[in-house]
Amino acid sequence: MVKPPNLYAFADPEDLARNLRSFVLDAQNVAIERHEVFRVGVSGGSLPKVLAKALLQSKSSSPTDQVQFAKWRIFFADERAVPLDHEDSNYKLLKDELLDKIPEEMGKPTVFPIDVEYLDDTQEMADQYEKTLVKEFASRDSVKLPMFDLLLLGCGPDGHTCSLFPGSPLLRETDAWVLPIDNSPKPPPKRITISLPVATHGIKIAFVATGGGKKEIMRQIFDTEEGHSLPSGLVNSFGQDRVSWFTDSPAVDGVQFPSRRGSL
Ligand SMILES: O=C1O[C@H](COP(=O)(O)O)[C@@H](O)[C@H](O)[C@H]1O
Repeated sequence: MVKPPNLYAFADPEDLARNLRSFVLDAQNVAIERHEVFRVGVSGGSLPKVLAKALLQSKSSSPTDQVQFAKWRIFFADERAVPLDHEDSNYKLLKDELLDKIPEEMGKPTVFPIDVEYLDDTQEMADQYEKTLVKEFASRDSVKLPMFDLLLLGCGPDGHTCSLFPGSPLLRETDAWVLPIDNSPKPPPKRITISLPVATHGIKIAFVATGGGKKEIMRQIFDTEEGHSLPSGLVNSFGQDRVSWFTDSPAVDGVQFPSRRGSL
């Protein structure tokens, strides 16, 4: 039976941040209980700012509400082939918005950036990043796909997610875990991205999409047949109820698909 994704819409950024925090910490606590670490795949774009707001907000004393950054292993769902201090780098974005702001007492995550030695060869960069995932998730012979504890994804106004763009032949990839892109329709052109099978294999998959600029694409993804073949719609179709969308009211204005408001 097909189980639909969860669509949550919150009235204000504080409400969204609070609920995203509790969702992320649930995933963290289950993962640490299961295998002592929390393996997360993160995106760039608007996500790191919202994530920082969720994770760095004032702590409670509840043992289940503690961000255990020392046990976090952070990978990139997609990355641009630029130096790590370049304005277009998703690593730099995450560093500026979140990593550099983590207070010492919250611990330090282990972060896996791209190898900038391969900036001119995106195929090699993708292969090297895949090797990083293989090391983390055991050998490719024994693990068909890496299973992130949580994938934190964005959705562009054209429906792209990670660096998987609408109509791209990369959406048909069934074997590779990480793919090169040399002609991204959104600059910069050279990137790497996890493949669709990896993006849909997460134990939990959360999209964050906020603001009125996302309302048309949200309507397409959730309310139209064609929306199902957009990259973000494909994640919905394959991930089913392992997928949760964290949105605000302007982003879902006019969306018919039932959304839950207020709290998880
Ligand atoms: O280019 C990218 O865009 C997407 C979506 O960004 P957003 O600002 O519309 O949320 C992002 O998820 C991806 O990581 C990034 O490389």
